[in-house]
Amino acid sequence: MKIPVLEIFGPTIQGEGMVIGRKTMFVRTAGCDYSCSWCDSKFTWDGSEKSNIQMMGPEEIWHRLTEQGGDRFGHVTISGGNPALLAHLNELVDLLHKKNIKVALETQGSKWQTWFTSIDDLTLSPKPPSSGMKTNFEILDQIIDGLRRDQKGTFSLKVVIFDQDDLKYAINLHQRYPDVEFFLQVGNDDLETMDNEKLLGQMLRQYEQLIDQVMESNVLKDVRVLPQLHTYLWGNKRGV
Ligand SMILES: C[S@@+](CC[C@H](N)C(=O)[O-])C[C@H]1O[C@@H](n2cnc3c(N)ncnc32)[C@H](O)[C@@H]1O
Ligand SMILES: Nc1nc2[nH]cc(C(=O)O)c2c(=O)[nH]1
Ligand code: SF4
Ligand SMILES: [Mg+2]
Repeated sequence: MKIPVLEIFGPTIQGEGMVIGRKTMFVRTAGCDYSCSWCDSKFTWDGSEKSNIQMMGPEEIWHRLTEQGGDRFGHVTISGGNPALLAHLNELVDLLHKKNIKVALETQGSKWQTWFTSIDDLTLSPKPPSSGMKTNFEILDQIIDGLRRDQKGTFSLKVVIFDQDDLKYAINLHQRYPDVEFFLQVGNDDLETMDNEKLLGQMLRQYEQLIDQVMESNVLKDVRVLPQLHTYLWGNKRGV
C-alpha cells in the first residue's frame, strides 16, 4: 500500500523528546487531522505542497532512505502531519525492522493504530490550549491503556509549552498519566524568521523561563525539560 510522503531526510540528530540527540533519518508523511496555530510543519496539511506529495510503497521509501543515508543509519523517525492516520503504515515499520532499523514515531494522540505497539520509540504529543486544538481524553485514555498493555518498545508524552495555560494543561496531563515518561518542550513562536542568531537568543530565553516555571511546580517533579534542539542549531530550515 502507498504512503503519502512529503520529505525524506537525514541522517541528522533527533531534535526532540525521548531520543533527543540520536542519529536518525526522517520520513515525513502528508496530512493531519489537526490544524495547530503554531504548527511548524503546516506544509504537510495546508495544501501549499499538495503537488509535492509522493505516493510511495515501503520498498520505495527504503530505497530513498538508503540513497540518502547509505549504510550510515540505524534509526528512522516517522513524523508528519499525523502518521497515525495511515492504517497500513505497519508495512513500512515491519520492513524497517526487517532491515534491522529501529523506528520512532511522532503523533498527537488523536487516533489509535494497532501497529503503535511495534514502534520502538513512540512519542504522543497532545496539544495544549495555545494550539487551538481540543484533546479528546477518551481517545487518549484508550491509546495509553493500549500501550501500557502491549507496547513492545517505549513510549512517552511530550507537551509543547507557549504560555501559562499550556503549563496548566501539562500539569493536568502528568497527573492523569503519572507513570508515563513526561517531556516538556519549548515552543517556537517565530516560524518565519531566517535570522538564526535572533531566534537562538529568543529560544534560549524561553528555555530558561520554562525551566524556572517547572522548577517551581510541586507536580512536575519526575519530568524532563527540553529545547527543540534542531531549531537551536539550524533555525527554521527545512529538512534538518
Ligand atoms: C510537526 S509535529 C508532527 C507529528 C504530530 N502531528 C504531532 O504533532 O505530534 C512534530 C512535533 O513538533 C512539535 N511542534 C510543532 N510545532 C512546533 C512549534 N512551533 N514549536 C515547538 N514544537 C512544535 C509538535 O508538538 C510535535 O511534537
Ligand atoms: N532534527 C529534527 N528533529 C525532529 N524531531 C521531531 C521533528 C518533527 O518535525 O517531527 C524533527 C525535525 O524535523 N528535525
Ligand atoms: S498535530 Fe502536529 S502536524 Fe498536525 S497541526 Fe498539530 S503540530 Fe502540526
Ligand atoms: Mg519539526
